[in-house]
Amino acid sequence: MRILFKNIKELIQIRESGISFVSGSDMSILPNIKNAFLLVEDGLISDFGTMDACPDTKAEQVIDVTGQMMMPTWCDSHTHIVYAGNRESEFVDKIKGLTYQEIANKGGGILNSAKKLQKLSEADLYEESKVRLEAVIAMGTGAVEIKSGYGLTVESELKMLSVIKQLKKNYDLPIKATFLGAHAVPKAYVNDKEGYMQLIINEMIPLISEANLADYIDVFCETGYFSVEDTQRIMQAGKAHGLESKIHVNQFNSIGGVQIAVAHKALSVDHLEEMTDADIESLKNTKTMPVALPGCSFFLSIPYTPGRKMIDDGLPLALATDYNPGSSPSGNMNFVVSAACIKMKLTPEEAINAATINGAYAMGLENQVGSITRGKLANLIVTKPINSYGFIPYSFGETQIDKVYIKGQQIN
Ligand SMILES: N=CN[C@@H](CCC(=O)O)C(=O)O
Ligand SMILES: [Zn+2]
Repeated sequence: MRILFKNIKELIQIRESGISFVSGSDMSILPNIKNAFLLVEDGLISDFGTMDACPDTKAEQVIDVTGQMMMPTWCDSHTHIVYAGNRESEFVDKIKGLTYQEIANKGGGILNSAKKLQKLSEADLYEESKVRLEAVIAMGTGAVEIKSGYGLTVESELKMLSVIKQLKKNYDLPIKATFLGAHAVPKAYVNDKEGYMQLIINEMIPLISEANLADYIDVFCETGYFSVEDTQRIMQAGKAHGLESKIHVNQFNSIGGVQIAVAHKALSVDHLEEMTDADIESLKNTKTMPVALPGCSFFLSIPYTPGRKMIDDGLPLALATDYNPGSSPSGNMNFVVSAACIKMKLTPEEAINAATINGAYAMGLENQVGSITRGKLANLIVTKPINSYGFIPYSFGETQIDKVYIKGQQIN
C-alpha cells in the first residue's frame, strides 16, 4: 500500500541518516523542507523531498495537504497511563495548600492509587487505560512508554504489566513497558522496607523477566521513597535480568541519584526539577538522556527542570508528559511542548527535537520513530493550516493537529 502526501507546506524534522539524539546547540536545528512530498509504503516512510522531485509513482492514495505541515508524531517516553480511577479529591487539597508529600502522608498519593488498582479487575483496568491511550494518540503521540508501579504487590504489578502487554498487542504504535515496583513502599511493609526490597529483587524482577513483561526498570529515587543505595540495588538486579534502567530522580531533592543512574548507564533520568551543578556535570558526555516533565511542574507548582541551562551546557534533553493521576493528569504532548517553551525557555526547535527524536531515544526507539527518515515508521502528524511550526507551542492549550497517522493508517 502506497500513500503519497503532496504539497506539504513544510515537512519538519527530516533527518537524512538516522541520528540517535541531539544535544546542546544542535537542539536548535530542526531540519525541514518547504513545499514537500512524502511517500509511505507499507507503513514505512519510503521517500521525501521537494515537490519538484516528487516521483511519478502509482500510489493507492494521494493526499493533497496544501497549506498544512507534516512532522513525526510525538514520542512520550514517560507515562503511567495504566491506572485506576482518579484523585480529584487530592486536587482540592492541593489547591488549599497541601504539598505532594503532605497529601501522601495523609493517605493520598501513590498508595491511594495502589488501593484503587488492587481492587480493579484486569479487564476493567484495560478498559480504563485504553481510553487514555486512544486519547493521547489522537493528540499526536505515536510512541509511548508506560510504567507499572501502582500495584505494589506481586499480583497487582503483574496485572498492570499484563494490561500494558495487551495494549502492545492491540495498538499499532510502539509501546515500551517499564517495571516500577519501587514506586512507593506499600502499607504492608511500612516498617519493613527491606522486606519489600527483597520482594522486588527476589520475586518480582525474576517473574517479570521470565514472562517477558517489561522492557525497562525504574525506581522512584527520592527522600521518603527509595534511597540512592536502594536504587543501585534495584538497577543491579534489573540489569542481571536484562532490564536497562530509566530512573525517577531529583523531583524534590538532589540526593545523588543522577550520579548513580549515570554510573549504571541508565537510559534516562527523569524529572530533574532540582538540579545542582554537580548533577548537570555528571550527565555530560554520557548516553543517559535527561527527561523533563513540565506537566508535573505545572500541576504541582514545583520548579521546572532547568532545561535552558542544561542545553546551554551542552546536554541533550527529552520532554515527556508523566501522565498519571497524582502529579500530571494529562497526556497532552502539545501542552508539554508549549510549557517547555514558555516556562523552561526552550525555543520551538529545541522543544520539538526534545519531544520527537530525543524522546524516541529515551525509549530505545530512535531507529523506529522520532524523525522523518527513510525506513522509519510512518507515524505522522498533519497540522491544521498554520503559518509556522512555532504556532504549535505558541497556541498553548489549542490543538493544531488535523490528522494523525500510525504506520500510514489515519486514526482520526
Ligand atoms: N513521582 C513519582 N511518580 C509519579 C507520580 C505518582 C503519583 O503521584 O501517583 C511522577 O512521576 O510524578
Ligand atoms: Zn513518573
